[in-house]
Amino acid sequence: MKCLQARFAASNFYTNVGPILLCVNAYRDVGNSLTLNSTRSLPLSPQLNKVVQEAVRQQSETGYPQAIILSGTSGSGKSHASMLLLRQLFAVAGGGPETDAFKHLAAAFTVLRSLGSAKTATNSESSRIGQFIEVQVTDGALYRTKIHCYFLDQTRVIRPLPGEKNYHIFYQILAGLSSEERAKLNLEGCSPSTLRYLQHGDTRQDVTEDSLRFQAWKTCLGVLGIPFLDVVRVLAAVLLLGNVQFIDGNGLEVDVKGETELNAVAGLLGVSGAALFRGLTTRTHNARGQLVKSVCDANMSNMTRDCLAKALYCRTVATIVRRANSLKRLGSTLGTLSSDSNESVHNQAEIASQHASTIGGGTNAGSKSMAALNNAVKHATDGFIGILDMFGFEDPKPSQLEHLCINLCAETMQHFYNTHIFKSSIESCRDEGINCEVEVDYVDNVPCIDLISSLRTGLLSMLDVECSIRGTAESYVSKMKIQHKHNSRLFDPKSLESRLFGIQHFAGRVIYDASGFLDTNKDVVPDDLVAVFYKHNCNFGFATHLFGSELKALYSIENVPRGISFRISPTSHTDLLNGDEPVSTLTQDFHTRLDNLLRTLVHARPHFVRCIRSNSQESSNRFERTTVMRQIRSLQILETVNLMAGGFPHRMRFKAFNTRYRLLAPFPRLQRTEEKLMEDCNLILEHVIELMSKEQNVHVATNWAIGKRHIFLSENIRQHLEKLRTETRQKSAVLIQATWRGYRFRCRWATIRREKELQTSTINQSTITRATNNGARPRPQPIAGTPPPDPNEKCDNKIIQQTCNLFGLDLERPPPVPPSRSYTVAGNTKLGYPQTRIMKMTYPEDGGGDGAVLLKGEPVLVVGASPKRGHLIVEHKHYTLHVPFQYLELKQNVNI
Ligand SMILES: Nc1ncnc2c1ncn2[C@@H]1O[C@H](COP(=O)(O)OP(=O)(O)OP(=O)(O)O)[C@@H](O)[C@H]1O
Repeated sequence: MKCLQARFAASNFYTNVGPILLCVNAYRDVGNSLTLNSTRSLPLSPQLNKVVQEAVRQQSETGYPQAIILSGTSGSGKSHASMLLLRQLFAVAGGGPETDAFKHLAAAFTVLRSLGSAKTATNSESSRIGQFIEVQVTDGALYRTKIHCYFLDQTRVIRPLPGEKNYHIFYQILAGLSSEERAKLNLEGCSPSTLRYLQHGDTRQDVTEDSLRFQAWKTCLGVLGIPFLDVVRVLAAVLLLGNVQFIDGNGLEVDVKGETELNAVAGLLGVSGAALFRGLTTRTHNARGQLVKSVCDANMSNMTRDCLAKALYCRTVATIVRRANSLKRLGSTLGTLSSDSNESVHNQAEIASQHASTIGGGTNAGSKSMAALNNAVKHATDGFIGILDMFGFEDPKPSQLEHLCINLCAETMQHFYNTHIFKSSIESCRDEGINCEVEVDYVDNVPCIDLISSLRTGLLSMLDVECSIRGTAESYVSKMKIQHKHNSRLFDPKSLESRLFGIQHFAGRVIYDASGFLDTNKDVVPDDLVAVFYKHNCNFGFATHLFGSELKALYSIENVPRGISFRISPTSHTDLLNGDEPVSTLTQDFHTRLDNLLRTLVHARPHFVRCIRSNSQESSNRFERTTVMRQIRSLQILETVNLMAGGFPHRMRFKAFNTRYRLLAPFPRLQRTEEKLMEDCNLILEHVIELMSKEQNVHVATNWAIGKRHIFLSENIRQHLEKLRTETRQKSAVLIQATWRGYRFRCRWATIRREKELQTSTINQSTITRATNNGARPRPQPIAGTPPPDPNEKCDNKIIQQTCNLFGLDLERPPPVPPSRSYTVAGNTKLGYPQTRIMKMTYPEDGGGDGAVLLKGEPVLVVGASPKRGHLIVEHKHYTLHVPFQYLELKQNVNI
């Protein structure tokens, strides 16, 4: 804590605990819109840069997927850091911010940020959408990107909690549309305060900012190729639905307050007012095969209205995400922006997924199908670098079902960290008989995860049961209290309100109000309402598209509507259980998706970034000790420091250790055989320690231990090993380059002399040019230091292997190398052969013995592509040469 505070005062907001990075949010630029574009002007810290460099390095060295996992409470700066990391990832592997891929991704984030952020009690820019950004990198270059979104906060689209500004997009629409556009959408006269969904007022300054953000949002929709008007019509309908209210009338039917708005909503959604009214206020029931229609009361109709608003909102978000993921990148050589199907890895996994309350935890799935599933996930995610920015721990009052899911997600991420950092290192030390001086006493949060999500008795499973028997919030809470009466993680808030219960989470105690749990969990919309959007009744294609798979399932049989319900949120399946209930609930879906995410993560090498908010008021540069202390405790930072300082947090197989560090030992003393691996490891370490003791006079003898299968390293020795390795490699590289360049230069000496002679003939010309250039000398040519490729080499074996892995091809029979093209492409034009080109450099550089030499600056005739990769055929003075294309420059209007 003292260390963090001192660093904070010195404007050092990033601190490393071994390989784990702590970021303290200093709120230096509150109001930052947290989009990928907005980070372009921000400086990137060297520490964040190192995380990216390390992930890219490990990915390219091992081919193993990497995951940068951001965690911390709400408002700690996860989304901010994730955008900076992503920008840096593009700079390292993706060609930088001027590429099409970056622009598309930046547009997607601008659109999603507007749709998915809201002001909560703890964060004015809280992300209500969890994100896992998957960037596939092949050979150190970005190949494709994909955003996986986790959206579960539908309830608050229509019902903000006290102190919340609802989803920012609604404000932006109202502030950004011109009055003409508003009139067209029937939003004229609406202001945030007149719309029920936007009760929590804003200030004038917000309005200006909202309007600017709206323009950015609109432009970015265009970049993604999403029709602006389609989306805005749906969102305007959601807004207007907020002013529609059903009240019990005198007759059979309910009365409507805000009929004009209801008709406007119908108009925007392309259906008739009467059809929408009927869809919202009538229900079809199936009474033993007999279809009966009934009129809903006001309460039920209002609930259906809310369901419609939620369904429209989250289905629009899902459509935009799908669209952003299926964009092709035009005119770029780097590949496509996830050009394949919309089915994500997570969806593939969903098919067979079962609940697993903890990582690798017991599921009862057949081990064979599990292995197949894990393999499928592994292959599909090979080689990615992922950035995970999920929901942070929250404690709003009152806390609802969505917050229980959000906190389950935070618990799961905490458990992932515990398992990876503490549990696995302590257990492997024990298994391999290593005695560690430091006891790391971390808090395991498995009991809390089990309480919420264990298969039969977990709170979520009990909620599903309660939903299926049509129970009540009171009966649910009383059953859970009986079932878990000895569980110290569940506590009774001792309130008169029987629908409250409390959970002791890793980051604090939260009291939940179960009043809306059952309805939120069922998450259903009746078929009477869905049928309204069938293409024969609805002339707005986008609205029909939002309910596309439900309508297809509904109209595959006659008798529509027939008293069934569908899920409000888009799911990967529209199947129905018992003929009329969706097969899953909101929490089941979320839990399954979380499990699948974990399965992806356990195959990846994690890099942890732990975010900490510096104060609870979002004030700039204020370090609040109690707020920071609470987070240090819950994130178990002290335990991490202990482990890094005195334990063995790193372990490596003997072979891997040898391969990586054998360059540090005296070469002749290494045995270099499989049987003597352990001896070699010892030798390397002893030699390194000897070096270190000589250099720095430090005692590091206890910093490593040899186990049965692994070598265990402290953080201290790992850092030293890495430092020495980098230094040795650098020195060796310089030596190799110097020797090679010397040799090449000596070989080229004869040619250089001839070049000089050629230059003498144009010496007068150059003197004139130099004079007009104010004496500036021409730039010296770089020395070509790379040896020419082996003439027999057709295609690099590594490339063949990677291509086969990527596309699942048979390595025994790799695809044929594509034939050379009969043309070249310059700008956007195809140029056929023969072509005239100018020699950029002399070829061959060493003079070529007795054969032909093409001198720098000479025009030559290129007659076609050479069968030798990367070469062109040049005919020059009766000679035919195969010249690497980089020696030749394309010039138009040159005569030989
Ligand atoms: N390093 C930073 N420097 C300056 N401002 C920051 C930094 N990190 C975050 N902020 C600001 O703090 C606010 C909260 O950050 P952010 O939304 O990233 O938190 P979060 O952890 O993602 O929260 P949630 O889980 O609620 O989405 C933002 O307005 C952001 O601009």
